[in-house]
Amino acid sequence: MVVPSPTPLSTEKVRAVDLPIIDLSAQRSEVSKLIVKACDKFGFLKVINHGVPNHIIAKLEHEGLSFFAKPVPEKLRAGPANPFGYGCKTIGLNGDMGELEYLTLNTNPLSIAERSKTISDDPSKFSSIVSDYIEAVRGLGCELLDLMAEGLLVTDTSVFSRLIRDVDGDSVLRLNHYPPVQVDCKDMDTSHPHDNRNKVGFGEHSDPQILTLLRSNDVGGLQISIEDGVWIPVTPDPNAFCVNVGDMLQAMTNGRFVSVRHRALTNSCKSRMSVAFFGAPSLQTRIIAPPELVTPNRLSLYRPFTWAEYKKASYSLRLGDSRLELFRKCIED
Ligand SMILES: C=C1C[C@]23C[C@@]1(O)CC[C@H]2[C@@]12CC[C@H](O)[C@@](C)(C(=O)O1)[C@H]2[C@@H]3C(=O)O
Ligand SMILES: O=C(O)CCC(=O)C(=O)O
Ligand SMILES: [Fe+2]
Repeated sequence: MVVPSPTPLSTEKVRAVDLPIIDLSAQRSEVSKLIVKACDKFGFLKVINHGVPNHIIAKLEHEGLSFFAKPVPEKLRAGPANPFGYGCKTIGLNGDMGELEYLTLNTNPLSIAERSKTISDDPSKFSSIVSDYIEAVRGLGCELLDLMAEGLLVTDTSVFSRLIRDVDGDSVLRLNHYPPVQVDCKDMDTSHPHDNRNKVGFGEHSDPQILTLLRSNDVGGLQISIEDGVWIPVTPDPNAFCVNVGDMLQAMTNGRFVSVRHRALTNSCKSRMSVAFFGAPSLQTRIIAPPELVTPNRLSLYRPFTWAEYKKASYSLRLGDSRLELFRKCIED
């Protein structure tokens, strides 16, 4: 069944909240405490002075914009997204739709080299720009995961980062392009002070992986939800990376960090492009919380499972489904 892209409900609340912005050049022990605090409270943070070189970001953005500016038949050569490649409006394999087009890439170098042939007229240049970006952002992701482990007082401080550093890792890079969408006046609720005059570009979901690092141009659209029906807009900041906890990190922290639900709205006059790196482990990795995070006061919440099992479950479900619930232990266990 194909579900039309929804317009945000007028009953939804939008709340302005100062989301944490963490300066990674500050003192390490302070930074790790702030990161843990942000993950405890929001499952989301922004980082600045992150060390990913601007030229690496700029080159990838240029490639992304050039690709999305191509005529449709050329873009379709890089599709369909099953799940990797170019996709337009359909999200996943189970009927979800959104007001966007995207390019999803597996981060394996061979896979990138192969895909690049259908994406760019200069595949080796495209491939090298994408690989440089992935290496830099993966490095930032590992650093953040080490800081989380330190802040959580886990003895093995590489317990999370080693999962996304693994050469056989299953990380994904995704470029999302949200063209401007004019909203019909009849859809608007002008009586509401925070009426969302925008359409849903990418519907509400949590990210299945360990950690997501996302950047966008200076057009807003990303919103997070830490309370049902209340949306917190994330102010765009091209100098920052938005970082969110994924389902696997929720499981590995035994539910202490929550994989935050989020969505992206379109803008009625400006086009938005976001680039997301989803750090994931290798398929056979078993997802188990380190011993420090399982205590008599916080019993083990999830049964052991592999990333392959979780990924299979994710792809069989709808975008907005709460998949991690399927892996919760029964009370009697
Ligand atoms: C509907 C779906 C799209 C998605 C796979 C899924 O079945 C459920 C999770 C979705 C998601 C969200 C985060 C990332 O954008 C993504 C690439 C991922 O790994 O999980 C997408 C999947 C997708 O678009 O293929
Ligand atoms: O474009 C955005 O800001 C969010 C995209 C997103 O959530 C995703 O690609 O999973
Ligand atoms: Fe997401």
